[in-house]
Amino acid sequence: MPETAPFGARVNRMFEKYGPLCAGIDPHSSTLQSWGLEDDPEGLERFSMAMVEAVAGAVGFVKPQSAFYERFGSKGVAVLEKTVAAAREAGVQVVLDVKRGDIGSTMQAYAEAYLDPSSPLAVDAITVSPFLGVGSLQPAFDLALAHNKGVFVLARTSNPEGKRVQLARKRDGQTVAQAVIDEVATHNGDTDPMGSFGVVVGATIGPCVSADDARLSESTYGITHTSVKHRDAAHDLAHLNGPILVPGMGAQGGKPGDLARVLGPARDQAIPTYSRQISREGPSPARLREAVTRLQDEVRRATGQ
Ligand SMILES: O=c1ccn([C@@H]2O[C@H](COP(=O)(O)O)[C@@H](O)[C@H]2O)c(=O)[nH]1
Repeated sequence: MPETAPFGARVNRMFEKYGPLCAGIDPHSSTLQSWGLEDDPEGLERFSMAMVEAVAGAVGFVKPQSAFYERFGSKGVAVLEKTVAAAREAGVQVVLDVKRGDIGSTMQAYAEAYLDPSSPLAVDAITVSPFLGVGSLQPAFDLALAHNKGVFVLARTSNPEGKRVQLARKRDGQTVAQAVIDEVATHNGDTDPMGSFGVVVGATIGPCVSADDARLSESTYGITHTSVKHRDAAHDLAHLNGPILVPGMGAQGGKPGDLARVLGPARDQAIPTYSRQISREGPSPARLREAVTRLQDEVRRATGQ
């Protein structure tokens, strides 16, 4: 069903209605096993439906990880389609973590697969990789704009290996991550309440603040950014005017308190996402619900939502 409001406006509505928490749906084989399920398409479906049922009404966002479905081929993708449909039916925004990126002509086909409302795998937003250049993602930006969808571009990922490429500096001294953030920001302009184009910034990285923001966050939040390590990692999200998907929470070590440290004043645009920390509470629906309610509370306080 076509969306009538832009994705950025829906994000804002979800922030107001539920808070910023995103529940990741990652059917690892070990998780299925710990839930007493077989590592097969049937186990995948039971896990996914139970997750959607447990979190609907408590979170505004879910983030299925496509890889865990793709490993079962067409049967797994069929389960992903059902999972997406169930979550959207329940009024939850679906951010598909699929990290696509290719030359423009192929990117057009990826965009049609996930952002065209007539596609069986249409979601609310997708993650994309800018390694072929942010400009190569233009077909996704165009289709998202046409159909009120969203796009999250990887900027500073939560894994330790990302730093080498993302913090590499261009000739003008700007980091690759900052260049990605700046280019995405141009697509949002001054859209109110925020644009539909976001970035991915892991909770596990160093502070994400410019010198000005650092001064602001020092005076506002009492955070200091004095070490060389932190200065090296500094980048600026103040002008993004779009949502920030923040993985790396929970199982990878990120904590609600890291949101202000990593995002500075842009923390109120954060969508903190937890996958294993939530699913490890299953299969008990009550424990899953209790976990998302508690995490929602924690990240609400940490982001000021
Ligand atoms: O920088 C990134 C980008 C994406 N991810 C994805 O998020 C989840 C994290 O799962 P946890 O169990 O909460 O660690 C997973 O699907 C990753 O592919 C990320 O971790 N970091």
